[in-house]
Amino acid sequence: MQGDPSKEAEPILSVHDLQAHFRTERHGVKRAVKAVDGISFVVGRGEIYGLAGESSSGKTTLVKTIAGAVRPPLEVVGGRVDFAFLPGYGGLHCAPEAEVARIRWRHLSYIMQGSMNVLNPVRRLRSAFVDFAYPHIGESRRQFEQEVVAHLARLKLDPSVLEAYPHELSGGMRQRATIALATICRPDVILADEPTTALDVVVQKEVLALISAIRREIGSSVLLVSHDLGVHAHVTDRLGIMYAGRLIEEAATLEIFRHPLHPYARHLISSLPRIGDDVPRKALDGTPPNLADPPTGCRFHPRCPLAMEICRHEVPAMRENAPGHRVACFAVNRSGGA
Ligand SMILES: Nc1ncnc2c1ncn2[C@@H]1O[C@H](COP(=O)(O)OP(=O)(O)OP(=O)(O)O)[C@@H](O)[C@H]1O
Repeated sequence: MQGDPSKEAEPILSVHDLQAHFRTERHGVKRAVKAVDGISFVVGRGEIYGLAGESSSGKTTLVKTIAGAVRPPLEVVGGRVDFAFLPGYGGLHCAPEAEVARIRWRHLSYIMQGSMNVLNPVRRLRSAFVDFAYPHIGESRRQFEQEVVAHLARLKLDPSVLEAYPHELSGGMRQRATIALATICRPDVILADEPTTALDVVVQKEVLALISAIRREIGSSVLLVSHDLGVHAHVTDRLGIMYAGRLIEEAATLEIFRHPLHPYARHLISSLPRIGDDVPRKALDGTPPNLADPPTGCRFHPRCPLAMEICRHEVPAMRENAPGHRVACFAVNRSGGA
């Protein structure tokens, strides 16, 4: 590895106290959906960091904000996002357009939910590669074409896919093509939002193996969003669990599977099906909160078996309970995580 070792140890992405709300108005009544509310974490170089949490916990909004895809009614109301390759702006949403164009695909790529969102349905795949990647590669068109074909082969795609329209490919092939597009410029960071959700189990495994291989080969860091803990168990190094717009626990993925601390994380892990174990799983009481009017204090307190008086009034901070294991829970942090 080349370069300044202190720089290599710096995180590639740091998110600090990020708050992104949807501000809406209906019949003259204004409301703010607090989809991302005070989230802080870092992603190291070459690391695959997972984000888990149930539907509507704010995962997609967090990734969109990090990607700079902030359009009304979404607004960043506080905090910052720092990339090692984009110092000083506090996030892509604050950077000038020229900087954003310089960074997209080359330093940062974003695999959105549903591969059709990136691929233009009325243009052949070749156009997508030329439009997105060619300006960054800085080679002759012929060399560029050769590089694209070699990269497709790495992802087990035949060069003929370049002549195809997106709807002519299977879901798995489309997702591979999207990953090829997102990785051809060897970006420092890949944001992947539910990259396997619409795929069958076999293709899902292939796509996850691909993401691991890409990380190994080109050294990219990956922020991978999935509601499916099985996906995280397969590929992520560290895992952050979100609940109602906040990060409530973070640790090495294996550590969370073995020793979940937050009552919500414990519930998620204990609900996972295990072969041969037919003990009925207990559902969590209550429903996820309305993020336009979330509970005061800890947002999980109305459903929490350990809730205490303080949980109703004060927001628990993320604290390191054991080395590398952070959790936001008064009950757990007071008892030392037992
Ligand atoms: N355009 C919008 N206007 C208002 N509220 C929105 C909008 N988009 C999302 N939300 C709300 O923001 C909250 C977080 O949604 P988000 O899609 O980020 O969650 P998620 O964890 O990614 O869920 P899923 O896994 O279902 O995509 C939800 O309460 C959702 O209803």
